[in-house]
Amino acid sequence: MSIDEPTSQPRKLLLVAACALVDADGRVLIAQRPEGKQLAGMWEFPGGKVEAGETPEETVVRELAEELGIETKTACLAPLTFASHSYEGFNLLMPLFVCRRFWGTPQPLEHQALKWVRPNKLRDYDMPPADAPLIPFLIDLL
Ligand SMILES: Nc1nc2c([nH]c(=O)n2[C@H]2C[C@H](O)[C@@H](COP(=O)(O)OP(=O)(O)OP(=O)(O)O)O2)c(=O)[nH]1
Repeated sequence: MSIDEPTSQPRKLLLVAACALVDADGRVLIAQRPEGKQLAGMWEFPGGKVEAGETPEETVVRELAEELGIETKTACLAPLTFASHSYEGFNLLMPLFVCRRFWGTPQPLEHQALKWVRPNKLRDYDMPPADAPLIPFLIDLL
């Protein structure tokens, strides 16, 4: 095998934009993925796939409205870090934004449950493997 030869089939790159909503106490919102979906029952940061023509910030604003029923603006999103993880069948690239300014009370419109969690407690929750490297950035920030 030459050094240039790929070791596996090329996989699709999936761009997902996610957001750590932060409350006045410095807690972060996590949401439990619905039954029947990939990674069901795991706790994730709200967000979703970036659709054609959208910026990642626009995706977050749209997903927060759809998933949680809250309103925010792209100017209220600050980039924090990103996840890059190989799942079976695709590579996930997921920018993580932080949002402290939003209108409304988050409701679990598409998730099983929501929880406000201190960043140093996030490791107590079963999160997708891509998310583990994000936690230290939230601990440092908050
Ligand atoms: N929103 C979000 N997705 C995450 C996180 N960590 C992580 O690995 N993912 C993965 C799970 C999914 O493969 C993908 C998010 O896609 P999605 O939520 O829009 O789509 P889905 O799997 O619910 O499926 P679909 O029905 O919308 O197609 O990113 C996270 O913290 N937040």
